[in-house]
Amino acid sequence: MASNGLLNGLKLYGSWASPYTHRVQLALKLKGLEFEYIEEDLTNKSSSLLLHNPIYKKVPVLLHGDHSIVESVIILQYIDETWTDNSLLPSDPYERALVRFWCYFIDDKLGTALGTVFKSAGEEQKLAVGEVHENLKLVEGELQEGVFKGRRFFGGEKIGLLDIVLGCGSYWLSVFEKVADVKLIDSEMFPLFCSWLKDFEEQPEVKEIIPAIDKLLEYAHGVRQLMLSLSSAAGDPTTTTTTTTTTNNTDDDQGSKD
Ligand SMILES: N[C@@H](CCC(=O)N[C@@H](CS)C(=O)NCC(=O)O)C(=O)O
Repeated sequence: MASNGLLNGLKLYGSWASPYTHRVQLALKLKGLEFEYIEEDLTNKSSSLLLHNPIYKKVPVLLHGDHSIVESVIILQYIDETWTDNSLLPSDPYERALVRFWCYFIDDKLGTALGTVFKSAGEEQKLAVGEVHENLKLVEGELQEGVFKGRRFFGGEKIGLLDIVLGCGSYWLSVFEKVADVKLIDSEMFPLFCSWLKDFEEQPEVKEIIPAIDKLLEYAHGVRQLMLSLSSAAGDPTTTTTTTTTTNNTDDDQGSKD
């Protein structure tokens, strides 16, 4: 996307590996909106980020003229309501409600369980893997039986808001599988979800936004090692016992990649 914020007065504060940032980048791209992108160092947040998102202090933040808008799903809705061409939300109020419900579910349930898989080991991780499966089963059920049944995307023939929210994050499933040495997705378990994800990832606008998997793997590997060593230093017995195993597994993965 062009780095010229003049046209729409749009600036986006983001982080290159952040799926929440990718959501906003994708929505802006699908709407054909130009914006200025500002990469944040999340280990040393800028005073501008803290000024514009003083409560959560997170990316993404969208600036539109004098307004700062925070929280990715709220930003997506703001974009859709402000630039109404290529609508991301369905026109039917009930379908809009369903889209909003599943967006909430993705962050509240699926994202939370996935986060636990990433930062834990042993029994806690096993339980979190089970939760990810349960949540993916619900998404699969929705594709099989729900109002979205038979559609190419949740948005119909084109990517909609729910596709953006679920899709910008689902590529982490395969990254976490490698880094945390777990099995999260399987085309036999979740055939409709897997074919939806493949189609989503093949869209040219999506390809331009998702970083290279190798880069994500390297980044996620480093973050996981740091998280495990911090919890082991804090004396978490579950993580301490299993850190060695996990480290060995991921070292093996690294070895096989070389
Ligand atoms: N619910 C937020 C989540 C945003 C979020 O977690 N952003 C992360 C990057 S992926 C962040 O800024 N982390 C910095 C921190 O937690 O200090 C949204 O949807 O925008």
